[in-house]
Amino acid sequence: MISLRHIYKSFDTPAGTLAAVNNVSIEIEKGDIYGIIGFSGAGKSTLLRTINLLERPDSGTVIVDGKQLAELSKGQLRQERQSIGMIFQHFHLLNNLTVFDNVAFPLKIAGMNKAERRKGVEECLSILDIADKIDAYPAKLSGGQKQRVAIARSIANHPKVLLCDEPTSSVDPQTTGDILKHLAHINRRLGITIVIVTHEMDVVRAICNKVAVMEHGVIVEDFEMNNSNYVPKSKIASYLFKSENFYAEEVGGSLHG
Ligand SMILES: Nc1ncnc2c1ncn2[C@@H]1O[C@H](COP(=O)(O)OP(=O)(O)OP(=O)(O)O)[C@@H](O)[C@H]1O
Repeated sequence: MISLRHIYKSFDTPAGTLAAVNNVSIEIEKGDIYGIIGFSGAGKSTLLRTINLLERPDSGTVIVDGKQLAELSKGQLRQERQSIGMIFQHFHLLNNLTVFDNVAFPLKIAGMNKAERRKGVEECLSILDIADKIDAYPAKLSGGQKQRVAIARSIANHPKVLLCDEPTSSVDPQTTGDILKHLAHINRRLGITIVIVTHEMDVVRAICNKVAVMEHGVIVEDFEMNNSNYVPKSKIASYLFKSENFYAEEVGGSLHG
C-alpha cells in the first residue's frame, strides 16, 4: 500500500545541513497499523509527512497505492491526497467553524453538494460516536472529543490511508484508550491502513502489528509485534517488548497478535 524507497530529507540549520531522514526504505501493507517509534528528534514526523508529500523528500520514491506521488501533477496530487487522511497531536480543527463545518470542509473541497455533505458528515460523526456534538464549536469540546472530530474529518473522503502524528499525546490515558478503540475500529471495519508516529509504548502494544524504530534519521530495526521470538536490538524496542498492554481491553485484546 505504501512504499518508501531510499527517502532522504535534510534541513538547513544554523549548525549546517541536518539529515532528518537518511536513506529510509519501508513497506507498509494494506490493513497494517504501522508504528514508527524513536526518541525525540529521530525524524519520525518528517518521515510520516513524506507519505503525503507534506514534506517533499530531497531524493527517494514515495509510492502510495501504486502511484508515485512526486510524478503527479498538482491537480492529481490534490486528488490523491484525498485518499490519505491525517491527524495531529493538537487536532488542527478550525475553531471558528462548528463540528459540522469542520468535517464538511474536505467534502466541500472534493466538490460534494450540500445534501451529500450532510450525509457524509453525519455518517463519520456517528462512526466516531460524536454525532451529538454536530453543532458545537471546538472550544466547547474536550481533547478526546476534538480528536474524534479530527478523525471523523480525516475519514470523510473515505481515505485508504490514515497518517497519525502523535494522536494521543495531548490526552489522558483513559481518553487515549478511547481514541485507540476508534482507530482500531476504522482499521478493521473500514479497511483503512494506519501509520502512527508515537513515543507511547502502550499505544504501540495496543494497536500496531508492525513497528519501525528510528534513530538519527535511519531505521535501525523493524519487526512484527506478534513475533514472540524476535530479539530487539534497540533500547526502545527492548522496552516495548517488556511491559504489559495497558490499553488491551479498550481495543478488544491484541489487535493483530
Ligand atoms: N522544518 C524544519 N527545519 C529545520 N529542522 C527541522 C525541521 N523539521 C524538523 N527538523 C529537525 O529534524 C529532526 C527530526 O525532526 P522530527 O520532528 O522529524 O523528529 P521526531 O522524531 O518526530 O521528533 P519529536 O518526537 O520530537 O517530534 C530534528 O532535529 C528537528 O529539529
